[in-house]
Amino acid sequence: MYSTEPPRLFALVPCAGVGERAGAGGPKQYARVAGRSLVAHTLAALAAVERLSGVMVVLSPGDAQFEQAAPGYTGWVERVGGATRAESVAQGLAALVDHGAQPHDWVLVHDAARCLLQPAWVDALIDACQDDEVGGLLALPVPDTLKQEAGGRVSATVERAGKWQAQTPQMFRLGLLRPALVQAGAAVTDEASAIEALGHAPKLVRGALENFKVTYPQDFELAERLLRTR
Ligand SMILES: Nc1ccn([C@@H]2O[C@H](COP(=O)(O)OP(=O)(O)OP(=O)(O)O)[C@@H](O)[C@H]2O)c(=O)n1
Ligand SMILES: C[C@](O)(CO)[C@H](O)COP(=O)(O)O
Repeated sequence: MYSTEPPRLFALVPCAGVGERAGAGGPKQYARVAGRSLVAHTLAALAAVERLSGVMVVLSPGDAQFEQAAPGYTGWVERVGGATRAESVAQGLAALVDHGAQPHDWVLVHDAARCLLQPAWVDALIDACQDDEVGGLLALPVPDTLKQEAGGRVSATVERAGKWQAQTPQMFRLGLLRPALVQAGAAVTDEASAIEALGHAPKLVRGALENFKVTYPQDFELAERLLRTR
């Protein structure tokens, strides 16, 4: 189905969010923790993954902060971000094609806001997925009892067995992910969902608790403490 040329691996970093829940007074990916911006930490981790052939960052069209926030970054930058994460990723994939990426190449999509990424976790994902038909994602089994909420109260206890929290990177072939995202639409919250909607079963690769997404105000302090003690 795919070319016999060895596939390359590209990282795609959606970095076009507004960070509403973080309340940082601007896009959270440019907030500083442990001496540099979130996105600079993220890109440093990806730069240390030797098997990546390239890294592309997707920014909002009007972004004027990235270059200052990520000094020294020499990868691709595309100001093609959309209104949702899925749109930003879809636009980034189109830009990757313009840069010569082929359908059989792998794309590892990683949130700019998951700034605690470690190269070893990316390598583990690549090792687990590079010979797989579908691809997969870092994720963690849910360790706590799960509650369904209604109006600030528990309306049900949800079965947690077999449930995992999706993280990033999420690694799929460009030729599978691109049409999957087109079909899934702008509201899909991760790449795996789009792949699942086509009837595939992405591989779950155990991630790390530390690989959390900075989302709420208190997450910055936790990220700061963890990064400073590495
Ligand atoms: N339109 C969007 C929305 C999100 N992202 C990126 O996707 C990642 C995960 O998104 P999320 O944590 O939801 O970030 P925000 O959309 O910035 O946050 P919020 O939903 O609180 O506004 C982030 O690196 C963010 O910059 C993006 O590239 N384009
Ligand atoms: C892709 C993701 O980080 C996996 O957990 C998550 O789905 C992003 O969700 P958000 O709605 O952009 O916060």
